Amino acid sequence: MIPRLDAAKIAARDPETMAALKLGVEDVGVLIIHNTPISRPQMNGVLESYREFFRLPDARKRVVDMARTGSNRGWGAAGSEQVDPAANPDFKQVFDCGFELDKGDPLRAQGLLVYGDNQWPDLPGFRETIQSYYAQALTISLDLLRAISVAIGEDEHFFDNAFSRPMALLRGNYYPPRPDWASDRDFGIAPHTDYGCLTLLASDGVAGLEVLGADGQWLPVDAPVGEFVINFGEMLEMWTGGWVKATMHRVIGSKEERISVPMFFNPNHDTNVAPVGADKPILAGDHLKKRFDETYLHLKEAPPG
Ligand SMILES: O=C(O)CCC(=O)C(=O)O
Ligand SMILES: [Fe+2]
Repeated sequence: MIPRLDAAKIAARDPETMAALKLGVEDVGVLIIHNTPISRPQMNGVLESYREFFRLPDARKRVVDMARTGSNRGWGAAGSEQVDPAANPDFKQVFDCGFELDKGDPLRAQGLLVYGDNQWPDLPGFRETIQSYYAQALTISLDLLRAISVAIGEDEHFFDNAFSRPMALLRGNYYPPRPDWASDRDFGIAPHTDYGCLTLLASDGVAGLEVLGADGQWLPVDAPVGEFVINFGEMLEMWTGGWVKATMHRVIGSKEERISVPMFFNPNHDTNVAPVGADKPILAGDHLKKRFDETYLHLKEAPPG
């Protein structure tokens, strides 16, 4: 059973809800939250903005193609990402945007790609809608991480310092209807775990997401517009010494097109996400860069020879 939790009750630290949260984090690896500050009409607006973008002719999307930059922000065409080396590149398209450092931020001087410039399409209202959602999704994600911290017996503010300049990435995924040519190695998004701490995932309500259960079975996870699926990422698994497991998930794709909107809640670049007491630090920025380099075709190293 996937716990479905009321965000207002989480915020109030309602004991029953906190127990269900703990179960969702430790045993199930996935949960659903509803009654967040993001209303259903707002979410519909966000979904519609992405829909409009993905409907643009490829020539207009190419203007913001991430493959033209060394970064990972903007449009990712179908086939631009391969999350599972055993599968073919995913047939989804994406649009990614991320955290913008203040003009005077000394981190800027380092030219880190994880804080690269956002690229915005020439589409009235798109940037405003997406950026305002980005800010709200950050707040909801941090609130949830604080509650998780409490639920697993840590201090509420254990993670706070790590999110002052988060490498948080907001993505719109567009899954066209599953193509006729698709084989069993072709996916909307192939099996993978997300790279960061947690993912706040919205969708247009079309089914498609599946999560791998402890029993080895793929379990469909559906949430209507206005509710969010939460799964956990590799950095949280490392940071908690394996207490929280990163959730394996995939989308095979169906006859219906589908849009989903994950907020990948990644910490500051310089965060040490190694377990407490580990002899070597693991920098969040290094882990993220490694995973991007492994999965984005335009960032992959050319094969030797
Ligand atoms: O579309 C979904 O429901 C999942 C998307 C996903 O797993 C991802 O973008 O990492
Ligand atoms: Fe994912």
